Amino acid sequence: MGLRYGTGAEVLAGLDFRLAPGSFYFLTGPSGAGKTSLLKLLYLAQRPTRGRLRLFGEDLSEAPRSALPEFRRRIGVVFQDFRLVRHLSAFDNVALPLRIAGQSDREIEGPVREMLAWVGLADRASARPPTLSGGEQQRVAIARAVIARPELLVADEPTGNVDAAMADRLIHLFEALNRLGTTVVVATHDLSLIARVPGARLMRLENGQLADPTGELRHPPTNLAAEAGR
Ligand SMILES: Nc1ncnc2c1ncn2[C@@H]1O[C@H](COP(=O)(O)OP(=O)(O)OP(=O)(O)O)[C@@H](O)[C@H]1O
Repeated sequence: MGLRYGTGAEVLAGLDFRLAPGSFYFLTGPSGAGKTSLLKLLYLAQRPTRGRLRLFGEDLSEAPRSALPEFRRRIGVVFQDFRLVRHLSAFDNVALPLRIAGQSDREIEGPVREMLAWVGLADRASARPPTLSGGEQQRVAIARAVIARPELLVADEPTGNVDAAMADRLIHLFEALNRLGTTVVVATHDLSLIARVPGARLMRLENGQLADPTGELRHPPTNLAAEAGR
């Protein structure tokens, strides 16, 4: 599978991998290696320009555009730039996926309050994104991505704007979701984050290719503490 933007060179080339359902992956690699681009393929914002992408058992490489929203609803995304809805409160941003799923205000209230409390924003529920700090916006974005228990969670540097203690809490949230069956893919440069999830698998991108000379990444190493300590 490959991806190019416009007429440029391929930014991702020769990708051939399979995510094991229910697994927890970290995606690492130097800046510009193509991590965000790979995540965009996974959350269906880009189609591969070469090869095939199967998700949820369907070949989505050539699926009509109109078919994609239904699949996107099964994916939680934490964007690098958060993409919160500016005119909605933190509460309403987090509630959005539940509203889209058809839940009533009464059903939504408790879970959204609980989620905001978990990410340390109980007292910021009515604040709008432009009045929140970068770290607070990032936590709203994470709460929104996980609240509806998606089948796939894709997160781009989700702890880039928070301190170590909060990063710990957030990674616990991802692990809890993963235990409920969600496949998790987290792109990060933060090796200490990687070391906190001993059962996670590692994918490393270098120059647009998964660094996979031996095929190891299709069956990635599970001992990340050792990887992170290198
Ligand atoms: N929309 C775009 N149009 C053209 N080129 C792009 C576009 N998005 C990314 N690229 C290029 O693709 C390559 C990979 O970028 P990408 O953002 O996927 O890397 P990354 O590994 O996520 O980097 P970082 O860690 O800095 O976020 C880069 O050379 C970048 O300039």
